[in-house]
Amino acid sequence: MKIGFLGPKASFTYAAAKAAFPENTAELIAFDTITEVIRSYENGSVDFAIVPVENSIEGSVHQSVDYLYLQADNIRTQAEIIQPIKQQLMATSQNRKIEKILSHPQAIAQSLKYLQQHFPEAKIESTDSTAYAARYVAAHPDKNLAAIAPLASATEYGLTVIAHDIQEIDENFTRFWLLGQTVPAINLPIETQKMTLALTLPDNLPGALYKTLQVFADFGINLTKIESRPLKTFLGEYFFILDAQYSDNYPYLIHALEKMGVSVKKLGRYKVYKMSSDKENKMK
Ligand SMILES: O=C(O)C(=O)C[C@]1(C(=O)O)C=C[C@@H](O)C=C1
Repeated sequence: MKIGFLGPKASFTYAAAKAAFPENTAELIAFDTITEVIRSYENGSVDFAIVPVENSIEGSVHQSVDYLYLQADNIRTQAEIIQPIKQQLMATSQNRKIEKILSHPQAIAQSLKYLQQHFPEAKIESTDSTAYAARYVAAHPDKNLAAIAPLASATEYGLTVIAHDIQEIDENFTRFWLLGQTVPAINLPIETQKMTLALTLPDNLPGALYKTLQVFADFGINLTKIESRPLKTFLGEYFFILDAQYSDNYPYLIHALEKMGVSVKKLGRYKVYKMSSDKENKMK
């Protein structure tokens, strides 16, 4: 079984993939960008793909969500994995002068307060993943660089952590979706069961959003998230992503929405699993 993930090894996505598929029979295949991870699944070169979708500090990972709604066809999320996220600042040695800090934009945003306070002069550069940043820093010991990445990246690429847990608040979590055709057996605690829909509302229907949400209320379905994203057509045109608690009324809900002229894309019905933190893992 092949699983595509946002690489390289020791990224947060790698940790989520490992937690879902710890067996040696699972072959984890690294891709450079989130789009490439999803495409690898679309073109059949992997059986499952795992991508980050939302962080509790920084919000949605737009590259994942936009691709799944606007470009992908018929891709379903089969499981969600929630990972506690701790960001570490790492360099080739403890007392290194730091002129530039590299990381994934989500990790930079989660750590921005720390960076502004402690490294106001440093240049900040985005990379495609945290682990890529760590690997790059390790490969350029002659430059005054640091990376923001998971603890596992420091070990993997031989870097020294110079500041621990620099994310804005301690309670920091990222949701990852596992895309696939079948529901895999995952040996992690289950938190809840959810469903995600992406909706485009009919034009010229006054109160369209209100009426759409009324349908959820009528079926007693509890929404857990609603977000609008640009349709990338014209200014002011949006689609909505809605997460809700799973309900057996799901087919009736979709039918009622479609009857109103709402275009519905099903992104998945899935169990939500929770990983334990690095610290909890070490104590086991
Ligand atoms: O760069 C990584 O390590 C990733 O797996 C990506 C990603 C993200 O896109 O949100 C995953 C978790 C963290 O929130 C930061 C970065």
